[in-house]
Amino acid sequence: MRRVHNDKASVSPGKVKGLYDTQTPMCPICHAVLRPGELQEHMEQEMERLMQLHNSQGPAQKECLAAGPPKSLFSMHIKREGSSSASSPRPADEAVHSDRYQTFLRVRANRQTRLNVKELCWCRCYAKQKVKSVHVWTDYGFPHVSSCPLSARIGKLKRRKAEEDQRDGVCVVENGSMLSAGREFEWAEQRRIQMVSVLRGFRGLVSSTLKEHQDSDVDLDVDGDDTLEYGKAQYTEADVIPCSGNEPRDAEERQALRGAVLNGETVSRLSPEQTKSANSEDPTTSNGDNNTSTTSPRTCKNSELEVLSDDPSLNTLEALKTRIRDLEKQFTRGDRFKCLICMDSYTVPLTSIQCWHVHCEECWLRTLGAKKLCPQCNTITSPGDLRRVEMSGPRPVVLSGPSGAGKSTLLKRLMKEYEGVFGFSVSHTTRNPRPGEEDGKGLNCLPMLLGATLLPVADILSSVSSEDYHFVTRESMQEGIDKGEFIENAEFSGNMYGTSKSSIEDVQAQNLICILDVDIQGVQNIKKTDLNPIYISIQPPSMEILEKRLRDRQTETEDSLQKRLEAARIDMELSKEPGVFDIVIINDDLEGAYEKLKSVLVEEIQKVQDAKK
Ligand SMILES: Nc1ncnc2c1ncn2[C@@H]1O[C@H](COP(=O)(O)OP(=O)(O)OP(=O)(O)O)[C@@H](O)[C@H]1O
Ligand SMILES: Nc1nc2c(ncn2[C@@H]2O[C@H](COP(=O)(O)O)[C@@H](O)[C@H]2O)c(=O)[nH]1
Repeated sequence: MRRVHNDKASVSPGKVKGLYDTQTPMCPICHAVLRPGELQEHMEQEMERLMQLHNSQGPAQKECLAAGPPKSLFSMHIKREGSSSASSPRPADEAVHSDRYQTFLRVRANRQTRLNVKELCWCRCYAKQKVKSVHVWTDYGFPHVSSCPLSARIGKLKRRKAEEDQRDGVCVVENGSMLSAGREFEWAEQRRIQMVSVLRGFRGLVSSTLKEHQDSDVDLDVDGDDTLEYGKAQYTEADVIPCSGNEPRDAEERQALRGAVLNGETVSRLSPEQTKSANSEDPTTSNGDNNTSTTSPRTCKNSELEVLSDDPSLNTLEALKTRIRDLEKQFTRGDRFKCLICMDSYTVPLTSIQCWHVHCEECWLRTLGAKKLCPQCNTITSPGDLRRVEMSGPRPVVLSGPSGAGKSTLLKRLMKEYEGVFGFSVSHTTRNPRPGEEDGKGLNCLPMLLGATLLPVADILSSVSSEDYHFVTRESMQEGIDKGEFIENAEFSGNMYGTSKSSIEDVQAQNLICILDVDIQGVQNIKKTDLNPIYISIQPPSMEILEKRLRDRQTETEDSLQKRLEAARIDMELSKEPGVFDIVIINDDLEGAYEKLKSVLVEEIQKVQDAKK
């Protein structure tokens, strides 16, 4: 054994990197630089030394070693190096094995360099505490690892047998070169084990999906089939928004904005569109690109998701549940979270099962179009890792159908029966107000009206029209559209109509079911957004009955009536297309139509009512 470098204490990470750079085969245990033919023999000696140490260890450590040497990078290496323990490799084999070993070293060194990490928790978040000495861990694993809820999933080591012996503690080979820490725990109804191996010379933790004992029943799920734990993948490469590469960029402003948000300020000087596109080309970290951040570097330990994990007994699921409850409370209070990437409110928040950071759908998909990394922590992320986050607020409802089909008639009944459950998204229109219609007054004002008057409810209901709008001029409406303030807009019967983002947010901030009354163009446009509503079409029994109802309502001129009937024909055709609506209700008998409408909404109604308890 020729030890060129054996002064372990003096091996700095920089030096180790230097050694890798030269591609010299090196023992990962003692860092001796070896000639290719020496590897097998050297490794056997290391093994022997390990076993000797085992005999001089206490019972806990012995148990760890009893099932044979852990199959760490180290043991994998041994397996590769020697085809048989009895005979030495032939010279030709030696060259091959040496090549493989060098490849292994290169890959490992590259990985380490890529991650730019000295202390890397196996959950891939940066351990907060700098590791001074490996000996401080002999008590119970690593402080960060044991308290980090994210670490619960990353190892992906699943035990099949519940009766598998508990190895709740640390297996340490002092004096020797390798430490491993194992802790078994229950998570998501699965028994799991955390394992971390430490190779001296790295002065830190090496993230390793460590396959445990050779003959144990442990499955190593390296391919990351997360279906069992997190359900089927919801996104694929096809969903990724390709990076256009020529959008305006302003890294400094972006960084400053992110910094502001991270520090609790929510002011955005860019429009959502600007920020979305500005961020899309550079999905580097919001926690700073490690070196460039003006804010203190964020780790997953001090990110929002981690705050809950002070109590190590909280498992990941509980921590996440608590987090969601907190978010819901804040959501109900009205102070909604902003997506760190676009600085806009979340509509469809997605989380990655790799790092659990949450961004809106578009931001994730844009980011992954540029780099397959989480924009917040740089964890490698593929579209298949993304999952929708149910904020468990009620889903909005889009009510559509020809003018005169009976949408507002049904809505009024619904809001009367379920007071405080629904909120109407007040649209903008350029049409003139009808008699009795007031500007900006929607049905969501009903509770205020009830509180402020002694009139019977029925009288108030008849005085409140669900069709009240923000009545605006074409110019101001167009200006709002140009600024990106509308989620959808359409031209109907010679007038502009549109749903502003804030009209939906106002209702959702109160945790009410947001109702949107839009024409078929509105439906088509909303389908392009990430609002994810329930789509309901109210249809008249026939064109003749529709015409009669519209005439009887006495709100239209002959000209506008004809326009509406023309639009109704198109609407009735399109509503028959499969997949456009979740349900089509024929409003023949009002009672029957109302019961159907209620039955579709019962789940969402329940959500709101439960939240009020
Ligand atoms: N099932 C029904 N049977 C008879 N008349 C009905 C029925 N449903 C609604 N109506 C009447 O039809 C007319 C149109 O209804 P409503 O105003 O609710 O339609 P709408 O779909 O909201 O129209 P718009 O889109 O133009 O606002 C009203 O006068 C209403 O009283
Ligand atoms: N696309 C949108 N359509 C809307 C919106 N608000 C109402 N409407 C639809 O317009 C017609 C006519 O309404 P009316 O009040 O003039 O009778 C009707 O079909 C509504 O559903 C909107 O914001 N966007």
